[in-house]
Amino acid sequence: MHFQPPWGGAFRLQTFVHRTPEALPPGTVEAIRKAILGTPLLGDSNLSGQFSGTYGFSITFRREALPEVTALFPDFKPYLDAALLPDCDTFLLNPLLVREGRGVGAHIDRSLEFYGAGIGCPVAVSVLYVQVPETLSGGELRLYHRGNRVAALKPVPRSLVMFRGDLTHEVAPIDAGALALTEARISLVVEQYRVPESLRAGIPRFEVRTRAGMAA
Ligand SMILES: O=C(O)CCC(=O)C(=O)O
Ligand SMILES: [Fe+2]
Repeated sequence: MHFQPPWGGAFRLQTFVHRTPEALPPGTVEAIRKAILGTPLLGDSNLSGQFSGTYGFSITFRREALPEVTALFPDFKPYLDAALLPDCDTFLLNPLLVREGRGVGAHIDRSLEFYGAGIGCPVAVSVLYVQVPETLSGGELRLYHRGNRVAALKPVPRSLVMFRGDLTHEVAPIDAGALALTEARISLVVEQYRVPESLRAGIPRFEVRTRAGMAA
């Protein structure tokens, strides 16, 4: 499956978000879930303060390093094949695990600013919902444009959401239904960037980062 975002290269259309239900087969998503829960890279989130109390790790990679990513996580390949936009050259992949009592505060994804100011926000952000407990209450993804809420999406297992990278967004706190880490709301997020040549030097080809530091 190749997904073209409906807003194309320039942000002409007022389309903020696109959702594909059942984007990947159940077995594929189950394999992704097991890979995330099984990796020793999983730990307290290394992302910004809004992510405190959540779990994950991140992989920064340039498109040329995609084989390294899929060598480390072969189960992620069908997702990356489906989600990566042909126009983008640099990506930040992060599993996100959120448990009861937690959410993610309002933010714009700018994770590549870690490597240098001026890189700014991604073109688009893709989110695959890998695990959503049936009893989950809360945890919706809310998107804002210029202070106005433009979408509030309940996480649906196996759905793929793609939204414009300049949108502020938050994950509403989970009120009930994800006590253990193995029962968490799990999403696999890819920030997709087009980085100008002049800013590329500081960005690694491939780098795994955890809260503890650089892992590869
Ligand atoms: O899981 C979601 O719905 C969105 C996660 C998110 O905003 C992020 O990882 O930056
Ligand atoms: Fe985000």
